[in-house]
Amino acid sequence: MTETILTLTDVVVAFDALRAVDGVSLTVPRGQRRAIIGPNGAGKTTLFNAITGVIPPTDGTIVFEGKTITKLPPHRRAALGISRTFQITNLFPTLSVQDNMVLAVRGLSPRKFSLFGSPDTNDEENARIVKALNAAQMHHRTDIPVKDLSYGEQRQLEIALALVTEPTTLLLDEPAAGLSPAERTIVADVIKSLPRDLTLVLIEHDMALALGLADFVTCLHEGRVLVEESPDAIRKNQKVQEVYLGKPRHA
Ligand SMILES: Nc1ncnc2c1ncn2[C@@H]1O[C@H](COP(=O)(O)OP(=O)(O)OP(=O)(O)O)[C@@H](O)[C@H]1O
Repeated sequence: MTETILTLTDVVVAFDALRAVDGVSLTVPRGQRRAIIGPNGAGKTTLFNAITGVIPPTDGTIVFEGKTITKLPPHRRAALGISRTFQITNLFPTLSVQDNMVLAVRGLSPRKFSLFGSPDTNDEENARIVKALNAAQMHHRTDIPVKDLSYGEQRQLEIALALVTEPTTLLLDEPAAGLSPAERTIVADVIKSLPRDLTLVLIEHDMALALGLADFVTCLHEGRVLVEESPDAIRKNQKVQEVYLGKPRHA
């Protein structure tokens, strides 16, 4: 019944002899909230980079919205409806929240941005900015310079920036990394409140947070899919607990 939006088939990403992603296949239905979890070094970030186009896979295929995107650069994937947040903040610290949004809505890079350029945005751009700031619960902070935002608010702004292109699929790269417990709660609430028709793929080291946000979970271990099941089943899964706790292997 549910249509597939993203399919990975036998994806391999090798760094010389190391297969950081070692034959991963997964299918994400449209509108699903998928968490990708796994212990340190499991291959989560590398898999994420393969999906976003930062690192082309060594082998395998990635299909999005029926199109093979395996070798497409990130901006071509963005044009098809994939947007992402970054683990390392990617904001202009001295500019206001609104000005950061204006740059994002125009798809400008720092080099192209001119302080002397026209600051005017058209109605359609303004509407997208307002919608994205509302979704990220940052609409009350538009005039504040980014450097005066809390770290949690900066993560919220990252989400707003990713939403302004009106993606169908949002990839969240450790959205709560480095946040205080109070900030994590707010960011988790923002993510929970996103439109249900937006497909989410979330990489998160914190299992409790990931399981609270996801409909379905893929656990990676040593570059492979260890298990894929519901958050409830993952919580009880012995194999998942063992890889997280680093249970010593028996000879
Ligand atoms: N550019 C690279 N060159 C060489 N090896 C790499 C590179 N990027 C990642 N690796 C290796 O690939 C493996 C998977 O790393 P990756 O960062 O994808 O794991 P992860 O699950 O995201 O881990 P973490 O939770 O610690 O971020 C690790 O052994 C890592 O050292």
